[in-house]
Amino acid sequence: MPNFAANLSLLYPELPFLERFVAAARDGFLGVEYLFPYSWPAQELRDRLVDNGLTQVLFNLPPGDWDAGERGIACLPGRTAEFEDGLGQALEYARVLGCRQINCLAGLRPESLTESEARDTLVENLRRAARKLAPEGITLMVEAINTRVDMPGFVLDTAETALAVIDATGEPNIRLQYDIYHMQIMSGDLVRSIERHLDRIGHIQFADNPGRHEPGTGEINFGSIFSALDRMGYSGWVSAEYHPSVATPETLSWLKSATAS
Ligand SMILES: O=C(O)C(=O)[C@H](O)CO
Ligand SMILES: [Mg+2]
Repeated sequence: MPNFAANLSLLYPELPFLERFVAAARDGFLGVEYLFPYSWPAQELRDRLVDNGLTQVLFNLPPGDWDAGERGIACLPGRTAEFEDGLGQALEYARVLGCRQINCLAGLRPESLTESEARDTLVENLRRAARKLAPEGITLMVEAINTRVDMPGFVLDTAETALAVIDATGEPNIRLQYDIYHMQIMSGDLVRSIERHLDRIGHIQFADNPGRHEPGTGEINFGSIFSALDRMGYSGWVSAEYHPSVATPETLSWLKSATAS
Protein backbone atom coordinates (compact mmCIF):
# COMPACT_ATOMS: atom_id res chain seq x y z
CA MET A 1 0.00 0.00 0.00
CA PRO A 2 1.34 3.47 -0.85
CA ASN A 3 2.11 5.93 1.97
CA PHE A 4 -0.98 8.13 1.94
CA ALA A 5 -1.03 11.75 3.06
CA ALA A 6 -3.92 14.20 3.42
CA ASN A 7 -3.82 17.63 1.85
CA LEU A 8 -5.24 19.72 4.69
CA SER A 9 -5.95 22.74 2.49
CA LEU A 10 -8.60 20.73 0.63
CA LEU A 11 -9.60 17.89 2.96
CA TYR A 12 -11.66 18.49 6.10
CA PRO A 13 -13.08 21.87 4.99
CA GLU A 14 -15.77 21.24 7.62
CA LEU A 15 -13.14 21.89 10.35
CA PRO A 16 -10.99 24.90 11.27
CA PHE A 17 -7.52 24.39 9.78
CA LEU A 18 -5.66 23.53 12.99
CA GLU A 19 -8.26 20.89 13.89
CA ARG A 20 -7.66 19.05 10.61
CA PHE A 21 -4.44 17.42 11.86
CA VAL A 22 -6.14 15.33 14.53
CA ALA A 23 -8.92 14.38 12.12
CA ALA A 24 -6.42 13.19 9.49
CA ALA A 25 -4.51 11.09 12.03
CA ARG A 26 -7.75 9.60 13.38
CA ASP A 27 -8.79 8.61 9.85
CA GLY A 28 -5.53 6.74 9.25
CA PHE A 29 -3.32 9.20 7.38
CA LEU A 30 0.38 9.05 8.26
CA GLY A 31 1.37 12.33 6.66
CA VAL A 32 -0.07 15.73 5.80
CA GLU A 33 0.61 18.49 3.33
CA TYR A 34 -1.06 21.83 2.71
CA LEU A 35 -0.65 24.64 0.25
CA PHE A 36 0.99 27.19 2.54
CA PRO A 37 2.10 27.21 6.19
CA TYR A 38 2.87 30.92 6.37
CA SER A 39 -0.26 32.14 8.18
CA TRP A 40 0.58 30.07 11.26
CA PRO A 41 3.63 30.11 13.53
CA ALA A 42 5.88 27.19 12.54
CA GLN A 43 6.06 25.95 16.12
CA GLU A 44 2.27 25.75 16.37
CA LEU A 45 2.17 23.58 13.22
CA ARG A 46 5.00 21.44 14.52
CA ASP A 47 3.09 20.82 17.77
CA ARG A 48 0.10 19.54 15.75
CA LEU A 49 2.35 17.19 13.81
CA VAL A 50 4.06 15.82 16.89
CA ASP A 51 0.86 15.52 18.94
CA ASN A 52 -0.74 13.45 16.18
CA GLY A 53 2.28 11.43 15.05
CA LEU A 54 2.14 12.94 11.56
CA THR A 55 4.88 13.61 9.01
CA GLN A 56 4.92 16.94 7.19
CA VAL A 57 5.20 15.72 3.62
CA LEU A 58 5.19 18.91 1.53
CA PHE A 59 4.17 22.53 1.25
CA ASN A 60 4.55 25.18 -1.45
CA LEU A 61 6.90 28.13 -1.77
CA PRO A 62 5.12 31.47 -1.30
CA PRO A 63 3.09 31.97 -4.52
CA GLY A 64 2.93 35.77 -4.83
CA ASP A 65 -0.49 37.32 -4.35
CA TRP A 66 -2.71 34.20 -4.33
CA ASP A 67 -5.93 36.12 -3.59
CA ALA A 68 -5.26 38.35 -6.60
CA GLY A 69 -4.93 35.25 -8.81
CA GLU A 70 -1.18 34.68 -8.82
CA ARG A 71 -0.12 31.02 -8.89
CA GLY A 72 3.61 31.26 -8.30
CA ILE A 73 6.24 33.80 -9.28
CA ALA A 74 9.10 31.55 -10.37
CA CYS A 75 8.65 32.38 -14.09
CA LEU A 76 8.41 36.16 -13.59
CA PRO A 77 11.64 38.07 -14.32
CA GLY A 78 10.77 41.12 -12.21
CA ARG A 79 10.13 39.06 -9.08
CA THR A 80 13.41 37.25 -8.43
CA ALA A 81 14.19 39.13 -5.20
CA GLU A 82 10.73 38.24 -3.87
CA PHE A 83 11.29 34.64 -4.96
CA GLU A 84 14.55 34.57 -3.02
CA ASP A 85 12.88 35.98 0.13
CA GLY A 86 10.09 33.42 -0.17
CA LEU A 87 12.64 30.65 -0.47
CA GLY A 88 14.30 31.79 2.77
CA GLN A 89 10.94 31.85 4.54
CA ALA A 90 10.03 28.38 3.25
CA LEU A 91 13.35 27.02 4.41
CA GLU A 92 12.78 28.31 7.94
CA TYR A 93 9.39 26.53 8.04
CA ALA A 94 10.82 23.34 6.56
CA ARG A 95 13.49 23.21 9.25
CA VAL A 96 10.96 23.53 12.07
CA LEU A 97 8.47 21.12 10.47
CA GLY A 98 11.10 18.57 9.45
CA CYS A 99 9.75 18.77 5.90
CA ARG A 100 11.96 17.19 3.19
CA GLN A 101 9.99 18.34 0.11
CA ILE A 102 9.01 21.82 -1.06
CA ASN A 103 6.95 22.46 -4.19
CA CYS A 104 7.70 25.42 -6.43
CA LEU A 105 4.67 26.74 -8.29
CA ALA A 106 5.94 27.87 -11.68
CA GLY A 107 3.30 30.56 -12.20
CA LEU A 108 1.06 31.97 -14.91
CA ARG A 109 2.70 33.56 -17.93
CA PRO A 110 1.51 37.12 -18.58
CA GLU A 111 0.95 37.98 -22.27
CA SER A 112 3.74 40.55 -22.05
CA LEU A 113 6.28 37.77 -21.43
CA THR A 114 7.56 35.43 -24.15
CA GLU A 115 7.60 31.68 -23.53
CA SER A 116 11.38 31.63 -23.57
CA GLU A 117 11.69 34.55 -21.11
CA ALA A 118 9.34 32.76 -18.71
CA ARG A 119 11.16 29.46 -19.13
CA ASP A 120 14.64 30.96 -18.66
CA THR A 121 13.55 32.76 -15.50
CA LEU A 122 11.95 29.60 -14.17
CA VAL A 123 15.05 27.50 -14.84
CA GLU A 124 17.29 30.08 -13.15
CA ASN A 125 15.05 30.36 -10.06
CA LEU A 126 14.71 26.58 -9.75
CA ARG A 127 18.47 26.16 -10.01
CA ARG A 128 19.11 28.74 -7.30
CA ALA A 129 16.44 27.24 -5.06
CA ALA A 130 17.70 23.68 -5.50
CA ARG A 131 21.24 24.72 -4.62
CA LYS A 132 20.03 26.41 -1.46
CA LEU A 133 17.92 23.41 -0.41
CA ALA A 134 20.42 20.65 -1.25
CA PRO A 135 22.66 21.05 1.83
CA GLU A 136 19.51 20.81 3.99
CA GLY A 137 18.57 17.47 2.40
CA ILE A 138 15.42 18.98 0.87
CA THR A 139 14.10 18.04 -2.57
CA LEU A 140 12.46 20.70 -4.70
CA MET A 141 9.28 19.60 -6.50
CA VAL A 142 7.98 20.93 -9.79
CA GLU A 143 4.35 20.26 -10.67
CA ALA A 144 2.58 20.34 -14.02
CA ILE A 145 -0.96 21.70 -13.71
CA ASN A 146 -3.80 21.39 -16.20
CA THR A 147 -4.40 24.50 -18.27
CA ARG A 148 -7.70 23.26 -19.73
CA VAL A 149 -9.91 23.55 -16.63
CA ASP A 150 -8.15 24.87 -13.54
CA MET A 151 -5.21 27.09 -14.45
CA PRO A 152 -5.18 28.48 -17.99
CA GLY A 153 -1.80 30.11 -18.56
CA PHE A 154 0.18 27.98 -16.10
CA VAL A 155 3.61 27.57 -17.66
CA LEU A 156 4.02 23.82 -17.03
CA ASP A 157 1.09 21.78 -18.28
CA THR A 158 2.42 18.24 -18.88
CA ALA A 159 4.90 15.93 -17.20
CA GLU A 160 7.12 16.30 -20.25
CA THR A 161 7.27 20.13 -20.13
CA ALA A 162 8.04 20.01 -16.40
CA LEU A 163 10.77 17.41 -16.91
CA ALA A 164 12.36 19.44 -19.69
CA VAL A 165 12.64 22.40 -17.32
CA ILE A 166 14.01 20.19 -14.54
CA ASP A 167 16.60 18.79 -16.98
CA ALA A 168 17.62 22.32 -17.99
CA THR A 169 18.50 23.16 -14.38
CA GLY A 170 21.02 20.32 -14.19
CA GLU A 171 20.35 20.03 -10.45
CA PRO A 172 19.97 16.55 -8.93
CA ASN A 173 17.56 17.46 -6.11
CA ILE A 174 14.63 18.57 -8.29
CA ARG A 175 11.88 16.04 -9.01
CA LEU A 176 8.50 15.88 -10.65
CA GLN A 177 5.35 16.30 -8.57
CA TYR A 178 2.93 14.10 -10.50
CA ASP A 179 -0.69 15.09 -9.92
CA ILE A 180 -2.93 12.33 -11.26
CA TYR A 181 -5.91 14.69 -11.57
CA HIS A 182 -4.05 17.25 -13.70
CA MET A 183 -2.34 14.58 -15.80
CA GLN A 184 -5.63 12.79 -16.51
CA ILE A 185 -6.99 16.05 -17.95
CA MET A 186 -3.89 16.86 -20.01
CA SER A 187 -2.67 13.46 -21.20
CA GLY A 188 -4.41 10.41 -19.66
CA ASP A 189 -2.73 7.00 -20.05
CA LEU A 190 -1.86 7.36 -16.38
CA VAL A 191 -0.25 4.06 -15.44
CA ARG A 192 2.04 4.05 -18.48
CA SER A 193 2.93 7.69 -17.94
CA ILE A 194 3.78 7.15 -14.26
CA GLU A 195 5.84 4.10 -15.17
CA ARG A 196 7.72 6.06 -17.84
CA HIS A 197 8.65 8.83 -15.42
CA LEU A 198 8.90 6.80 -12.23
CA ASP A 199 12.56 7.50 -11.52
CA ARG A 200 11.92 11.26 -11.85
CA ILE A 201 8.76 11.40 -9.70
CA GLY A 202 9.28 12.60 -6.13
CA HIS A 203 5.69 13.07 -5.03
CA ILE A 204 2.20 12.08 -6.21
CA GLN A 205 -1.15 13.79 -5.62
CA PHE A 206 -4.61 12.73 -6.72
CA ALA A 207 -8.29 13.55 -7.18
CA ASP A 208 -10.89 12.04 -9.46
CA ASN A 209 -11.94 13.66 -12.71
CA PRO A 210 -14.16 15.45 -13.60
CA GLY A 211 -14.94 17.49 -10.49
CA ARG A 212 -11.71 17.09 -8.49
CA HIS A 213 -13.54 15.08 -5.84
CA GLU A 214 -12.70 11.82 -4.04
CA PRO A 215 -11.96 8.54 -5.84
CA GLY A 216 -15.14 6.89 -7.07
CA THR A 217 -16.82 10.12 -8.18
CA GLY A 218 -15.30 10.13 -11.66
CA GLU A 219 -13.55 8.20 -14.38
CA ILE A 220 -10.19 7.22 -12.85
CA ASN A 221 -9.60 3.64 -11.66
CA PHE A 222 -7.73 4.32 -8.43
CA GLY A 223 -7.62 0.69 -7.26
CA SER A 224 -5.69 -0.14 -10.38
CA ILE A 225 -3.38 2.88 -10.07
CA PHE A 226 -2.54 2.25 -6.39
CA SER A 227 -1.79 -1.43 -7.16
CA ALA A 228 0.39 -0.34 -10.06
CA LEU A 229 2.34 2.01 -7.78
CA ASP A 230 3.04 -0.91 -5.44
CA ARG A 231 4.01 -3.13 -8.35
CA MET A 232 6.41 -0.47 -9.67
CA GLY A 233 7.97 -0.11 -6.22
CA TYR A 234 7.06 3.57 -5.82
CA SER A 235 8.16 4.49 -2.30
CA GLY A 236 7.23 8.18 -2.09
CA TRP A 237 4.10 9.80 -0.67
CA VAL A 238 0.71 9.74 -2.36
CA SER A 239 -1.39 12.65 -1.26
CA ALA A 240 -5.16 13.07 -1.38
CA GLU A 241 -5.66 16.53 -2.85
CA TYR A 242 -9.37 16.63 -3.61
CA HIS A 243 -12.49 18.60 -2.71
CA PRO A 244 -14.63 16.18 -0.70
CA SER A 245 -18.14 15.94 -2.14
CA VAL A 246 -19.52 15.14 1.35
CA ALA A 247 -18.00 15.25 4.84
CA THR A 248 -14.39 14.08 4.51
CA PRO A 249 -14.59 10.91 6.67
CA GLU A 250 -17.37 9.70 4.37
CA THR A 251 -15.09 10.02 1.32
CA LEU A 252 -12.38 7.63 2.52
CA SER A 253 -13.56 4.23 1.27
CA TRP A 254 -10.58 4.30 -1.16
CA LEU A 255 -8.23 4.48 1.87
CA LYS A 256 -9.99 1.60 3.61
CA SER A 257 -9.82 -0.54 0.44
CA ALA A 258 -6.14 0.27 -0.06
CA THR A 259 -5.37 -0.53 3.60
CA ALA A 260 -7.25 -3.83 3.38
CA SER A 261 -5.46 -5.01 0.23
O1 LIG B 1 -3.22 22.67 -7.62
C1 LIG B 1 -2.49 21.75 -7.33
O2 LIG B 1 -2.66 20.63 -7.80
C2 LIG B 1 -1.36 21.89 -6.41
O3 LIG B 1 -0.85 20.88 -6.01
C3 LIG B 1 -0.78 23.19 -5.99
O4 LIG B 1 -0.04 23.01 -4.85
C4 LIG B 1 -1.67 24.33 -5.71
O5 LIG B 1 -2.19 24.92 -6.80
MG1 LIG C 1 -1.43 19.12 -7.09
